[in-house]
Amino acid sequence: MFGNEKWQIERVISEVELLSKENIVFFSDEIEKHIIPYLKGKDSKDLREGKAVHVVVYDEDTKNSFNLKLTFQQPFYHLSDTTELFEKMELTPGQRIGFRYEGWFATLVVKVLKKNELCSSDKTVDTDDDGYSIVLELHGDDPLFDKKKKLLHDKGFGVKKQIPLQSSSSPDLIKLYFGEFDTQSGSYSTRNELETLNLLLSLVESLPASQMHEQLNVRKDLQSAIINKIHEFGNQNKVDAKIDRNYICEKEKYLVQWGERNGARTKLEIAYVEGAGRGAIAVEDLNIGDIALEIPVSIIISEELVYKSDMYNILGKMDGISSETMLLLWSMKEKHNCESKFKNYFDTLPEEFNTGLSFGVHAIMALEGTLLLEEIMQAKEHLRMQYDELFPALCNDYPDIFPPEFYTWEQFLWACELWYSNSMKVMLADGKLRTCLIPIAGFLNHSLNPHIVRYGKVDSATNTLKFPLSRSCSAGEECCLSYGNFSTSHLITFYGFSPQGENPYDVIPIDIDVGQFDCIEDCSMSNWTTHMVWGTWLSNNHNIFHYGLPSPLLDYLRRVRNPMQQEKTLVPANLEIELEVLEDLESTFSGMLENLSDTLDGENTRWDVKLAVEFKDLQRRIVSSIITSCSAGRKLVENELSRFMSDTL
Ligand SMILES: C[S@@+](CC[C@H](N)C(=O)[O-])C[C@H]1O[C@@H](n2cnc3c(N)ncnc32)[C@H](O)[C@@H]1O
Repeated sequence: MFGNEKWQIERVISEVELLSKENIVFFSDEIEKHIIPYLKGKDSKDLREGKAVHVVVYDEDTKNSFNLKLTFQQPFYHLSDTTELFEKMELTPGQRIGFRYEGWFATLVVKVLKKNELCSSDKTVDTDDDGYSIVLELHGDDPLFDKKKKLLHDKGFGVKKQIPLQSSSSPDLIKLYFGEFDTQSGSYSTRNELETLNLLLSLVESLPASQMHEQLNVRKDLQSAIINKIHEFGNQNKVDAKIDRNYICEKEKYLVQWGERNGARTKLEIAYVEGAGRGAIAVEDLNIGDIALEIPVSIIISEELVYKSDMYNILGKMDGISSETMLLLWSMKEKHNCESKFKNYFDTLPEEFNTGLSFGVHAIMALEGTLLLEEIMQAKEHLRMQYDELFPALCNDYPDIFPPEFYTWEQFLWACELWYSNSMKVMLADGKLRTCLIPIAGFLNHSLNPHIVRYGKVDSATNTLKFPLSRSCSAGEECCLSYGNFSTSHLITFYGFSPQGENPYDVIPIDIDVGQFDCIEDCSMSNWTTHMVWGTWLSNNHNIFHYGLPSPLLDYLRRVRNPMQQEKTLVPANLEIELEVLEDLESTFSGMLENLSDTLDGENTRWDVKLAVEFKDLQRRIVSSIITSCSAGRKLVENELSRFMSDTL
């Protein structure tokens, strides 16, 4: 029954894998009897710190004992205290535990590798056995397998990493697997954490009932541990929105009533939120899993509407026109149609969207020296080209279908802003992903600490799109979505706002021209390479060789100077290289800071100038933090060097 073959669980159940009842070993009495009591008796600090836990598992059939070592790392990366979860998860050999890092997904497999190393002792702890390993594996079913494989390869990893467990020197698994990414980001995305915890919660809830587990309340305890963690997260990152009750949302109310007549259900009311326009406020306390909003497919604006319209006879015959562009053109005309089914929806849309695409000349000038300037100019140029390809030709050829007064450049830009800032990607019943406008849901604002993260797939049983809560929302609180993992520059360009709080997606890209260094002749590197740097306050390692800066960048610059350098040891030759690298980075970023000069127009209160100034301040803050870290790093290195000198004297 506890045969070791059964320990090798190969079947992939889901992203985060808890073994199901079919993989019976997970629930085996033997594991309950031998591992869990041991783990429960363990000092929680030991587990948290990622030390290996050595247990002996006894097999009643063969009367043999297996030495087993488990290394407790933080599989839900960045969660500060997973011990509680772990104790209740009953880790078993063969169990896979998924963990996420910024959209990455890896699986940690607890595996017994040497079955022949049986020992007859009945002791419960063995610290000397080296026969077991933990295997980290990128799963073959992963839709992004090839991309992740390449990325791993670039970082010097394979898709599978077997890590022998050795007592005191057991390696830090997370660092081994994600070392390159881990170094700088002490910060994390609340959205990703929330999504992972919710995924875990749904998996725990879907575990088949087991009498033994019910008795032990294991499932219940695990559920409440996860829920507590979710609450903790929500509270840590809370940003209170101010709601202006004086603003009467009449049209919005009509839209909600129209939606409800058509089958929509909502636990949200629309109100004016300071700094964010309209927003959706919870009318009652909402808990994790509650559906805040449910929209029937019949009131979703999707490409089907174009196919039914007279425009399709013309647009359908055009080469290379996307369904998104057709829908955009459809919406430009439909908003003027008094008989439109969606009149209530169009009535609630603002006259101006105020995204980066509408920045005026002062705001553009204020962005000088930033990449946002380029992003906005490029996006606008692209739209202008698209417009010129379609108009005035369509209006000239088919004035009845495309009345020229509806298809001016200004109206085209308005529609682009509408679609960029209000559309959502939805998987409809046919399984295809479509860009849609969703009445009522379009009032949900974005947050870096959102309540709703899992949405976008039509429930085929009800033919509705549901917005369930991933963390609770109290009555009267604004209920927010995550629009996605976007940088502030993207949010300004396409949505017209800069989010409150620390956005972990804000990076400064730097292009390095290897040619500027004295690279040795056979240097195999290409001439240009791009790296991303975060604000160094997000990093938790400011020690020598790290400095709060990204390791891939530092390693690259080291390799350019000395392709043979392998070890980061405190020897003068390495320290000299460290100094050079830091000096170069400091001078690169100091140049960048000079270009990000103070914005002249302090008096200007136009929305776009304010946003541009805010963005530039953010850029300056990031660049300054990098310069400060380089300079602090240089001091660290110089101290080491002078210690070396005085030792050798
Ligand atoms: C889908 S709509 C949300 C409803 C919108 N507030 C309204 O009044 O129509 C997206 C727009 O809302 C605003 N918005 C969303 N989240 C925001 C936030 N966190 N801060 C400020 N504005 C936000 C931006 O103008 C964005 O383009």
